[in-house]
Amino acid sequence: MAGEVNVPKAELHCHIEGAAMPALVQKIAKREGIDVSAIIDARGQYVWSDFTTFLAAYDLASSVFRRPGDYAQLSETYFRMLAAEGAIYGEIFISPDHATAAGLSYKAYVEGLAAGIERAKAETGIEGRMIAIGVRHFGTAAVERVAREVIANPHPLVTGFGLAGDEREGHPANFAKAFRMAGEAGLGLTAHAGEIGGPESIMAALDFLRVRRIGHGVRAIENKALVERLAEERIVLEVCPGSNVALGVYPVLRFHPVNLLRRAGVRVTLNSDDPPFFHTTLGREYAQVSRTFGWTDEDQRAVTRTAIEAAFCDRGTKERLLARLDSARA
Ligand SMILES: Nc1ncnc2[nH]cnc12
Ligand SMILES: [Zn+2]
Repeated sequence: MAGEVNVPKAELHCHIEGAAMPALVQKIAKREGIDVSAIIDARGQYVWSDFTTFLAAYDLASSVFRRPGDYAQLSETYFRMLAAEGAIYGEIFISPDHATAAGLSYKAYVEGLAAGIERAKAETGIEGRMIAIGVRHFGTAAVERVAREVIANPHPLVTGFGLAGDEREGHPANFAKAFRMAGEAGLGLTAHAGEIGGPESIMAALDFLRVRRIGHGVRAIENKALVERLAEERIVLEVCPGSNVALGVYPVLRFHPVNLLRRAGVRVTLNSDDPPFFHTTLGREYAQVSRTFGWTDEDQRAVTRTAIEAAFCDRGTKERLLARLDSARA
């Protein structure tokens, strides 16, 4: 049956602060004396109404995490939950700007998150990596600052660099230098594009940032030549269908282009983005997409294989993950 726990899964696109359950945010906010009633309602659910208010809610939720132990709890909880849904690998986006704003150093932030990832791995076997993101609407200087910080403080679990935030602000050319520095330092590169912006935003990310992975990228479907380019260049899309529907990019899942992109030969992966904000989980993404488009367990395994092949981790880890994927079929 579609969406079974026993189909091994892998995730490339989840913002760790965006994975915080509202109850955890409320608990830590209380300790810190921060009012989060504007973003969490009486039923304990996040409230927002569009992309702008979603980003503001995500910013406020992120701001409550102030101690390395908070971040360790956050990542451990998330990776344990992923593993319980059958995931064998996960990459989380981490946001050094949000940690700095909350008064934490980059090193303490990363060490906290890494401790949680290691604890979840020891309990469940799940592998985790981190991708440090610059926030597009914080501007060029802020994004370059993140790149420099990551390069100056290497950590074995921080293996990628990315760009998130408001796609309507700042042409990718503004971030070319940050991506060049990160790429030269050996980090894997990915950028959000084609989520809110159209095909031209994806083309600019490919041309100026030299990424081989795109966060979302689904609006490529509006340009046939771009779809062909993505397929030909073997670009991997970190597709987050539930997020796109929640944010109104598509009205319902059956109008989402993930199946058309896949049939056109584009390499797609499935991801949860900011799960509790969008009432989703990685398992739900696999299950709902499979049910809607008739994907078999084999189709789902192929998606997991794509994610592992495109993962920002070393060859040995990939081989072990692929062996786990294959052995789970037996
Ligand atoms: N879906 C999303 N798009 C852009 N930036 C984000 N930051 C957190 N979630 C995001
Ligand atoms: Zn995202």
